[in-house]
Amino acid sequence: MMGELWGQMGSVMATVVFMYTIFERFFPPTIRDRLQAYAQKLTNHFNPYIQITFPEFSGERLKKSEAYTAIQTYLSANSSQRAKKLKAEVVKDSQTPLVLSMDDNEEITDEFQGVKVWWSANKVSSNPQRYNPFSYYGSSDEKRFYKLTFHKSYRDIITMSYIKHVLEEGKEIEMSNRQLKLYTNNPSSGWYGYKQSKWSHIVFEHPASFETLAMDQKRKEDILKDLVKFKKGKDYYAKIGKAWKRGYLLYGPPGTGKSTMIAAIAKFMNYDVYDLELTAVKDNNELRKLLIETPSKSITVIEDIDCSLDLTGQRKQKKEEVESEEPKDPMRRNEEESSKSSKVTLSGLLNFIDGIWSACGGERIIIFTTNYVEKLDPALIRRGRMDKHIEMSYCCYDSFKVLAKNYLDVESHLLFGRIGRLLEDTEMSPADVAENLMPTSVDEDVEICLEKLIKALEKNKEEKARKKAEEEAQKKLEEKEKEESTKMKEMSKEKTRENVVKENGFC
Ligand SMILES: Nc1ncnc2c1ncn2[C@@H]1O[C@H](COP(=O)(O)OP(=O)(O)OP(=O)(O)O)[C@@H](O)[C@H]1O
Ligand SMILES: [Mg+2]
Repeated sequence: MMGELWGQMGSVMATVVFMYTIFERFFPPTIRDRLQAYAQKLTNHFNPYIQITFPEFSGERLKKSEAYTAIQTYLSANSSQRAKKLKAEVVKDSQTPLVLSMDDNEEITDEFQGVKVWWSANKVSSNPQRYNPFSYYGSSDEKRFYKLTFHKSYRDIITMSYIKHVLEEGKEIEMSNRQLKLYTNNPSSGWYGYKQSKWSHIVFEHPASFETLAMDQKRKEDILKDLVKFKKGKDYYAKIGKAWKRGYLLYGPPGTGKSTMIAAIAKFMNYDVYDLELTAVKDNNELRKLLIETPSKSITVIEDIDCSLDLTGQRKQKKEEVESEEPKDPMRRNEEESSKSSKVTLSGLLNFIDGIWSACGGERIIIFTTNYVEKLDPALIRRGRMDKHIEMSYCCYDSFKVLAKNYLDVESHLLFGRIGRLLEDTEMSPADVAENLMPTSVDEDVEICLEKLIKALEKNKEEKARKKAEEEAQKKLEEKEKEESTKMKEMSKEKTRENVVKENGFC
C-alpha cells in the first residue's frame, strides 16, 4: 500500500515539474507574469491566512528598519527559545554581549489574546550571482525580512493591537538591555567635518544606585515615587497639555551626594546622561543646537549652575564682592574665567529649560546642582521650571546606616546608638562619613572603623562648638563696637551742640 502511494506521489511530482518547465520555456514573460498574478489571486481567494512582511532595510537611504530591530528583540526574548535553529550576534551597546535570535528560514509561533500567529525569519537573494563590491549590506543582494502570518478573521486585533504590542515591547527590551552612556558637549570648534558631533560619549558605569544612596529614607521614597509617576506620565502630561519633562534642583554642601544622586536617577530610569558644560557653550544659539540633539529618555545635567556662568550683571557684581572677601578654589576660578567668553544668558537658559524647543521628543529630565541655592536667580528655579527642589544635607542617622551597610556590611552594632547621637550635633557630609568608615587596611574590622568615625565625629563636634563660640565672640565684639561707635557719635553731637550754644551765647 505504502509503496503504491509513494509511486503515485512520485509521478504527480514529475508531472508538476514537467509542466513547470514547459511553462517557463514556452510562455513569453508577459503572459507568464499575468498567469502568475491570476494564480496568486486564485490562491488568495481560497487561502484564509494573511501575511505581513517587515524588511530589514527600508526607505530610500536603506536605513535599518526600527520595526525590524524591535521585532528581532521581541522574538529573541519571547519565543526564540522555541526555535530549533538560532543565530548568535554581537549587538553593539548591549549589556548582554551575545544576543540569540532565530535563524533564517525558521518559524515560531506566538499567542496574543488567545490568537495564534506565526513568525518566520526569511532571506531572499535578488541576484545571487552578481557580486556587488560597493554593497554595504553583503556581497550578494540579500534581503532579510520577518513574515507574520495570521488568520484573516483576526485582522483587526493583529493590525491594531498585536503589532503595536510587539514593537513597544521590543523597544522596551532594547532600552533595558542597552548600556547607559554619559555624554558631554564638544566645543563648537569641533562640530564640523566628517563624523564630528556636538556630543561625545563614554559608557556610563557608575556603581551608585538608590539602594547605595545615603539619605533620609522617607525623602528617598518620595523621590522614587516622583520618578515612577513621571515615567508613567505620558498620557497625563498629554491630558494637561504640558511638555513631558521634569526639572530637579539638587542643592546642598559639597560631598552630600548630588552627583551620586544623578547617577542613581539615570540607572533607575535607564536614561542616558547629557552632562552639559555651559562654559564650553559660546552663545544661546549653540545651546539650542545642543539641546535639539539630546533625545527623549535622557537626563540633561548642569552641575554647579551658580559658577557655570554669570547669569545677570547684578549677580556678577555680587559674586565679585564675595570673591574679594574669601580666597577662591583655583579650579572654580578657571571655570569662571572661561565662562567670561560664554555669552549664554539667563533668558537663553530659561528658553533651554521651558522654551518651545525643550518640548521636542518628550520624556526628558533636567537636573541642576548647586552648593549655594540662595545665589541662584529666582526665575531660574521657580516651580514649573525646576519642579522639585531636593536638599542633600549633612549625614543623618538613616544615611549613616546605608553607608555602614555599603562600606562595612553591618546593619546594627552596639556603637550605632552613640554615632546616632553624635550625628545630631555635628555637620559631616556623607562623603566624609564614608571616608572614615572605609577600612584602610585588612586589619581594620567593623569596630575599628566605627571607632574611627566616632573620633572624627567628636572632633567635628568640638570644632563646631569652637566655631560657634568664635562666632558668638565675634558677634559680641561687633555689637560692642557698634555700641561704642553710637556712643561716640552721640558724644560728638553733644559737643557740637555745646559749641553752638557757646558761640551764640544763649541756651
Ligand atoms: N548621599 C550619599 N550616598 C552615598 N555616597 C555618598 C553620598 N554623598 C557622598 N557620597 C560619597 O562621596 C563621594 C562624593 O559625593 P558626590 O560627588 O556625589 O557629592 P556632591 O554633592 O556632588 O559634591 P559637590 O558639591 O562637591 O559636587 C561619592 O563618590 C560617594 O562615594
Ligand atoms: Mg557633584
